[in-house]
Amino acid sequence: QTDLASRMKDPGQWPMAARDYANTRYSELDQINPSNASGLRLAWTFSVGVDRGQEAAPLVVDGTMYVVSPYAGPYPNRVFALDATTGELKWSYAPKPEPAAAGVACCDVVNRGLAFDNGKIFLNTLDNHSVALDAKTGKELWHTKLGEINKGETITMAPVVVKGKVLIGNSGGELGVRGWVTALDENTGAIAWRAYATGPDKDVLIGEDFKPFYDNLKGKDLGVKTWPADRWQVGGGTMWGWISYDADLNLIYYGTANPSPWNANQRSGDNLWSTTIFARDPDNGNAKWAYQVNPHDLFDHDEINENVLVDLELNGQPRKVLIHPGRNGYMYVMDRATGEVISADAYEFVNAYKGVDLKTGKIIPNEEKTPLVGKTVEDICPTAPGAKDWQPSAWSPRTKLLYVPHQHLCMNFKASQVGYIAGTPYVGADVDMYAGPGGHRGEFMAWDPVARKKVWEIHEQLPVWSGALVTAGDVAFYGTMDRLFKAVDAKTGKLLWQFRAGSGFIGQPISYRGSDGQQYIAILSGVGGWPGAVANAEVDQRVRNGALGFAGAMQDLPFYTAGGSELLVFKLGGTSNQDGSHAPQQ
Ligand SMILES: O=C(O)c1cc(C(=O)O)c2c(n1)C(=O)C(=O)c1cc(C(=O)O)[nH]c1-2
Ligand SMILES: [Ca+2]
Repeated sequence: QTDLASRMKDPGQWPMAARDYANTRYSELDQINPSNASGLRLAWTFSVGVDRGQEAAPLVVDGTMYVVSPYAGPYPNRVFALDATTGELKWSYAPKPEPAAAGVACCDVVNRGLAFDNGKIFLNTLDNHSVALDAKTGKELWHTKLGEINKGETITMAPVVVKGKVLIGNSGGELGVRGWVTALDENTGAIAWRAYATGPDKDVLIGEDFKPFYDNLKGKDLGVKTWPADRWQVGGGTMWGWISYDADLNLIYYGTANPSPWNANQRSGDNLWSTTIFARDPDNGNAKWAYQVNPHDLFDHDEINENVLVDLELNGQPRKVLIHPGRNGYMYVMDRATGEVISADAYEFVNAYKGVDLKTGKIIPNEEKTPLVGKTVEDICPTAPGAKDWQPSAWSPRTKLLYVPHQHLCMNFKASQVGYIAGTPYVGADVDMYAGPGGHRGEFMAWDPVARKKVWEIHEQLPVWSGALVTAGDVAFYGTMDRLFKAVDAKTGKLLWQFRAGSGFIGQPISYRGSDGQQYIAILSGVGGWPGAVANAEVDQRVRNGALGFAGAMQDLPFYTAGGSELLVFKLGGTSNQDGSHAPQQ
């Protein structure tokens, strides 16, 4: 049992961004419940010193909270260790930056969080370094360079540690970066294996026992032959999302991003293995199975979204499944041992596709919505950021519901021919987005994967771009881009409490137990990321160009992102004094 696994077993801690390997974001703490949640008040706050998109999940390990700032300001990607109960600063660490990285990031200079194992904190920097720190002192133990900024490569995802290996993926699908996932030895930083998404299958590390569940994926060198000559080299399929792990099956799960460029006319074929869910052996990287969600993707439908591992009873049979809320608008329930699609149902308004054929596993395109070069195709739903982007869902084993923050947008899409120049946008599309049917732009919903339907939904005026949290007190938490952090009844969706912050929320809420025995809730506020990039005047023009079309989606709204980034920590009754040692007793 690793250090990390023992911390996962303690309900008072939050030792990885998704809390556990199944990626549930479920806290067993139950002090806060629907009858007392209205009593939540600030316990303490902290500024990471950078007013840009705050997407990081704080970690809480052995009473210490670890947070990381976006890649901007004098100390980009700075790591802070704070007393989780009082907010007192223990140490901070500032990596040596390569400032050019900010210019190539597609979707703001975000970082989704740190990782922990065996007394170490692991940091990914936007400029492609993986760094290990001593969790007690902040001293740097090793660092390894993993990618090239001048090729447009960056890293924004939170690393995940499995069996002593730090797993990391790259970003840059909007710049023609060839996607990979890399495993590093947690003690030395040495590269143990690297699996590319596109290109020769030997590089993809297709194992001896690789069995594509569906016939249409059988064959040799698919990562090459499903592309026009050599285009796989600039073909995207990056991995900037979530990794889950099933210890019994010894498999990790993750999805790859869009093929490059967005203009699908320039890349005939299925473009394997972009937009693909992979199951791999964490020891050597060999693929056990792979399922391409969107063959020959037309709309930038990256499928890096979370794969939540749950055991369900389906038609009287116990099944080990993964639930993947697809960017394409379908909720996939898959057998995680074989890659079989058990069900795939639209959870949003979808007209870009006609459904998923469960016999072949293939999505059915809607010819009427196929983008054309030089001509605008109107009213395509969902949009390029999809029915849901990276913002992670939460699963409650009590309610057996998945709590999903997501978008409700449609778009007009015009494709155009684009040339590849290393380190510059390689997109070839003009996108104009607007509110979906009904006029709202975001939703927070509860989904029942057995009944295959929505149980309740809450409409929000802006896309819901924060992560979700659900607790054993049957309270679900999420934040909105118009600055509200909300607690709702997990069974009914009824609003229990809300807090108006200085900036909006695209961060990930967490819960832990303080040294005073109380349940705490923490989240970073501060809008940026792709949606915020448009509205944030500080953001580089190239980023704005890459942040296609959100200006339309946000038009005429009281949408304001400058300033106000803050780590907010709440508990029942709060703390009248910033020094927790003088906190009033409950
Ligand atoms: O293909 C890629 O490599 C890539 C990377 C990222 C990123 O690293 O933030 C985003 C996207 N794509 C993307 O398509 C997207 O919608 C997106 C939103 C955000 C964000 O932080 O809000 N990042 C990204
Ligand atoms: Ca992308």
